[in-house]
Formats: sequence, C-alpha cells, structure tokens
Amino acid sequence: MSKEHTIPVTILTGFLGAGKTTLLNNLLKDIPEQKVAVIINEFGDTSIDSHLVVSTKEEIIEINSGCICCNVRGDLINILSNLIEQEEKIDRIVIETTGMANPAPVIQTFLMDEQTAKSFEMDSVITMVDAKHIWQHLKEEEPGQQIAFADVLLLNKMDLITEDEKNELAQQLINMNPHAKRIYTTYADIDSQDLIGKKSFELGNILKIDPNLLVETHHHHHNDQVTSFVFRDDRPLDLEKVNKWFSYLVQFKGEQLYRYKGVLYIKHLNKRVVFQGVHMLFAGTEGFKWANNEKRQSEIVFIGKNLDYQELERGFQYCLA
Ligand SMILES: Nc1nc2c(ncn2[C@@H]2O[C@H](COP(=O)(O)OP(=O)(O)OP(=O)(O)O)[C@@H](O)[C@H]2O)c(=O)[nH]1
Repeated sequence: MSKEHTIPVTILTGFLGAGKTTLLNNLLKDIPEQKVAVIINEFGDTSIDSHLVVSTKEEIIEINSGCICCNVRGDLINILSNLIEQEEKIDRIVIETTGMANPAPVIQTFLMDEQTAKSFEMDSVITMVDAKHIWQHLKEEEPGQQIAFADVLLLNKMDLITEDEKNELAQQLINMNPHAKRIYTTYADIDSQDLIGKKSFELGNILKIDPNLLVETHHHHHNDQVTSFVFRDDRPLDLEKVNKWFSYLVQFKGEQLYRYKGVLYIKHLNKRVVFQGVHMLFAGTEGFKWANNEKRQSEIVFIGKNLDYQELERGFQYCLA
C-alpha cells in the first residue's frame, strides 16, 4: 500500500476525568461526513464509556482486556489489521487511551510495527489536561508522560480556574513540553478543524523526549496504589440510599477518588441513571429507558488511590432496595 492511502490516526490521551470522552463526542459531531473508527480502552474490565459516547454512526471498538499501553498491543494490532481488511473504507481512527496509560507504546505501535506503519499515519497525539486537578495528579507518573508526548495540549476545564492559575499552569506545561501547541477549552469545546487532520505529529520532538522510543519496547509499571474496582448487581437500588452514599463518598473520599462512573438500576424507575465523577465533582442524569427484554443491572467503576474495596462494597450493598 502506498503512503497516499494511509489512514490518519489521532491518539487522545490525558489523565482520568480530564475530558477525553467529552472531546471525542464533540469531534464526532463535528465531522459527520467522515467514517471514523473509534478505539476505546478502559482501565478496569468494564465498558461504561461506551454508554457515554453519544454518537451512533461510528464504529466503536472497545479493548477491555487490560491497559492499552501494557498487554493489549497485540489486540490493537489485530483490530487495526481487521479495519484495513473490512470492506467499508475508514477515513480516520481515533484511539482514546485510558487515563492511566503512557502513550509511548501506543505511538510505538504505529511507528515500529511494519504492517501498521505502512497502512496508518500518526496525525497527532492530543493530551487533555484537567486544569482544575492536574497539580494533584502530577504526583502520579502517567500525567507527566502524557504531557511530554503530546503534540497538542488541550487545557480543559477553564471554567474551574482563575486567570492567575491559568498562567501558572501554562508555565508549568511549557517547562514540561515546550514543543506542544496549547489550546484552552471548557467542556472540550473546539472546532474539529483546529485539531483533526493537522498532521501535528513530530517524530523529532518525541525523540527528544524519548530517544529510545524506536528501539525499546516500553514496559509500563502502574502505581500499585492506584486501583480500579467494579461492582455489579442485578437487584434494584434505592435512590435515596444511593444519594446518601454518594454524598458521603464525594465529601470524605473525593480526594482519593480519581474517577468513578456507572449505570444504575433504580427501583421504580424505567430509565437507567448514568453518573460520573472526578474527585469532588459529581454529576448524575437519567439515561436511556430500559428496553423490555433488557437485563437490568447496576454497574459502577471506581478508580483511585488507596481505595478500600471492602468499604466500597459495603456502601454498594447498603444501596440495595
Ligand atoms: N466543569 C467542567 N467539567 C467538565 C469539563 N469537561 C468535562 N467535564 C466533566 O468532567 C467529567 C469527566 O469528563 P470525561 O470527558 O468523561 O473525561 P475522560 O477523560 O473521558 O474520563 P476517563 O476516560 O473516564 O478517565 C464529566 O463529568 C464531564 O462532564 C469542563 O471543561 N468543565
């Protein structure tokens, strides 16, 4: 296949809750004429994000078998080769990594795997930065890696910080990655033309950050203190108890809870309740109606630091109606 026929790839990364799915939804709405394959990888063995991506037309492929940067590169390569072989032509690929991914191995896949490199071309690595919580998150290793490998840094959640905080953050990011273009957004509101198809990926810049990128295979060690737990139950939950439990979690565990989201089966409600939170910011809404023959089930994922599984489990059990 000649280089003219390569499919452009956007890697969308950023720490837990930074706004990746929000951006993805905005972009997909903005380019309805393009056939986009979206590859979503989640931390934890669940796929709640697919409930949160509103678009219906796109092909959404989930990789839930592990972190994309660790043990699923084989899966990624298989998905990519299936995409090339399928009849319907694809205009572009967007890969949303987990919030806990180091993007280097994903970038590596497109540069080092021979077949993949022939058929695909990196368009850009976009890193979303949660302007409100990034200082707290920089204590972890991954946000720094994600910022370092970005061609474009999207400083999101501008509504939650002051002008002085914005300037301080910009300076910090310049120190960490002087090459990346910085864009400031609220709710990832940006014209797709400013982000997609810009071919902003610069191998030279990336090699300045990691001269061994094309030589070594990256092994990424996650911080053991950051864990993810999933709870599921087919029995209905009591809304009042759920509200109480979440107010407790937000107030007393918000600092530790990097990300929590889920779908709830509430007693006497024929619609599901969808919620998500980042630290102390929490939002819940009514989702789609349960279909007649659909199995009703609640599913919640918590990702955070030093989480107490038993305490969370007791909380979830308490919510049963
Ligand atoms: N206040 C505020 N909230 C935002 C903004 N952008 C996104 N959010 C909210 O932040 C939460 C996380 O957004 P997502 O787009 O799901 O973040 P994500 O990076 O995909 O999260 P994970 O992939 O689950 O780690 C959601 O509740 C969003 O509505 C923003 O600019 N301002």
